Amino acid sequence: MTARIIDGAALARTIRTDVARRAEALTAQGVKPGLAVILVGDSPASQVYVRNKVNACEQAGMHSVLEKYEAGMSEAELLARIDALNHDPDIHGILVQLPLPAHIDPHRVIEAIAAAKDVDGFHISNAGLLMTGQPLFRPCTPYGVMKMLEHEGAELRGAEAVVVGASNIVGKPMALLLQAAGATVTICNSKTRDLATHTRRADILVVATGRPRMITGAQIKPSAIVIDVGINRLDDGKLCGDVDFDSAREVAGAITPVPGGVGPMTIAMLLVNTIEAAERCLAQHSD
Ligand SMILES: Nc1nc(=O)c2c([nH]1)NC[C@@H]1CN(c3ccc(C(=O)N[C@@H](CCC(=O)O)C(=O)O)cc3)C=[N+]21
Repeated sequence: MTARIIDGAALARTIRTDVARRAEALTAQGVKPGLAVILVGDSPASQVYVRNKVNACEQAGMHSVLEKYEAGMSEAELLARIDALNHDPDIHGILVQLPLPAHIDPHRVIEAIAAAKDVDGFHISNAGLLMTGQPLFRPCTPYGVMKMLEHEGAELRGAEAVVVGASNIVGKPMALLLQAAGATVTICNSKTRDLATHTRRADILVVATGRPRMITGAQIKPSAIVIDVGINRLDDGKLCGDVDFDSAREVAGAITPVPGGVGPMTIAMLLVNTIEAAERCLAQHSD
C-alpha cells in the first residue's frame, strides 16, 4: 500500500483564507493585525523565509514590517529595536528570525520580546504556560502539525506518538501538544540507542532532526502517520526532509511531503498567532 500524501500547502491555504476573514473583521473594528519580522545577517535561506512570511501577511490583509540588519549589529541594538516594537501599538506580533549571529545570545533576545507579542511561542513564559496546560501562543511548527493531524482525523487519545528531535522550537513543544491530546509520547534524539525500536512502535511519528533522509521505511510502523519537519537543501539545490520519502511512503499510512508539507503550515500558524494577538489586544481595549 502506498501512503496518502498529507497536503500541507492546501490546508495552509484554507487556514490563510480564514485568517484573511478574521483580519478583515479586526480591521473593521479599528485594529489591523500587524507582524514585525527582524532578520539579522543575510543567510540566503533566511531571506527567502522572512520574505514568505511578510508576503503571507500582505495577502491576508495584515500589516507587516520587515527589519533587516547587518550581521554585525550588536546585541544591545537588537534589544533596543525589540523594546521599540514592544511599545508599538500597530504591532501585535514580533518574530526574530533564528538562528542569530554567534555574538548575540538568542535566549536574551527571545526573553526581551513582550510575551503577549511572542507569536513564535518561544518566550520562557509561553513555554511555561504551554507546559502547564494554559497555552497562550503555541509554537507555529508543532501547532501546524497538530492541525494536520486533526485534518487527517488521527485518533491521538491512547496513540503511541514518537518525536525524534528535542529542540525548544519543535521537538519539546510538539511532545507537549501530543501529550495534551492524550497520546503516549516518547521523545528521542539522534543519540537514542536502537532508535528503530522506538520509531517502529509509533502510530504517529514526527521527525525533526535536521538530518537529511535519516528515517527510512524500515523504521516505520505499517500504516503510521509520518510527519516530516525537516527542510534540507541538497547539493543539487533540491529540498528533502529528514524522512526518506520514497521508502517511507511504501510503509506509512499517511505522510507529509517536503516541500509542501509542514513548511507552509508553519507560516499559516504564524498568521493565526498574530491574529490571536490582535484579537486579544482588541478585547483588552474594549473592556
Ligand atoms: N523565529 C523563527 N521562527 C520560525 O518559524 C523560523 C525561524 N525563526 N527560523 C527558520 C525556521 C524555518 N522556517 C520555515 C518556515 C516555512 C518554510 C516553508 O514554507 N517551506 C516551503 C519551501 C520553501 C523553500 O522553497 O525553501 C515548504 O516546505 O514547502 C520553511 C521554513 C521557519 N523558521
